[in-house]
Amino acid sequence: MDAKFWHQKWERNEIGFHRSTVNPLLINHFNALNLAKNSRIFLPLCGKTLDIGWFLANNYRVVGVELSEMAIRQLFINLGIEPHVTENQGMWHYQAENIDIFVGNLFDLTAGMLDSVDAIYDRAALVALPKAMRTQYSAHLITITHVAPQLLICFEYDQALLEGPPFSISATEIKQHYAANYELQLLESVDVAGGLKEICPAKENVWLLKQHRH
Ligand SMILES: C[S@@+](CC[C@H](N)C(=O)[O-])C[C@H]1O[C@@H](n2cnc3c(N)ncnc32)[C@H](O)[C@@H]1O
Repeated sequence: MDAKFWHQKWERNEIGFHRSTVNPLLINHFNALNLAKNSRIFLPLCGKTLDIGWFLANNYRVVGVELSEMAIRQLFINLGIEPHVTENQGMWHYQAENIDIFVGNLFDLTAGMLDSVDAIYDRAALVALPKAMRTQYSAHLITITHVAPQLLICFEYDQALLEGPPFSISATEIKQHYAANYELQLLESVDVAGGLKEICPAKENVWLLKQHRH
């Protein structure tokens, strides 16, 4: 899944991952992070998700990163916000009140560019990446956010039945990526109605990742 793959998806409007409503799992479980209003939430691989509008409407600040500039233009149109666009270390930085979106590769985003975040919301980010990249992704996320707590939503299904993305992520794999830095709690596991891509029985798992107490 290189950059070209995702740019083509956006250009061809093959964006089955994009939900037409705010994710109910976000609404039901975001409180588990126990964050104060005005907290800054990082959405890696954010696309044009409506969840961003939900965060803003609920008085949180948002920072995202996304490869596709087409997606981010659509995001701001949908939000009805006119962004101020600048260049920052080779990435376009779309900015408005309470929102910063970097257009570029997550792996080029530094802790300095990201600035401080209070939590990570990973919906369809970890699952979007092939196995080798997921190890790199989780390590990079930990580094640039200084182990910010996470709400992580993952699919789990028989990978032999369907090619990713989205990929299946087992509890064992989540532990491999995150157990050294976080306490992991499975908040909910729900059946994907009608199956994943309408063919494959799958679960959608909601994980809470909190820093170990020292
Ligand atoms: C499966 S979609 C999920 C989008 C969004 N989180 C949502 O829930 O609708 C994955 C997104 O990640 C973007 N993407 C993939 N690899 C990326 C990378 N290395 N850096 C930044 N964005 C990336 C793709 O363009 C795509 O929009």
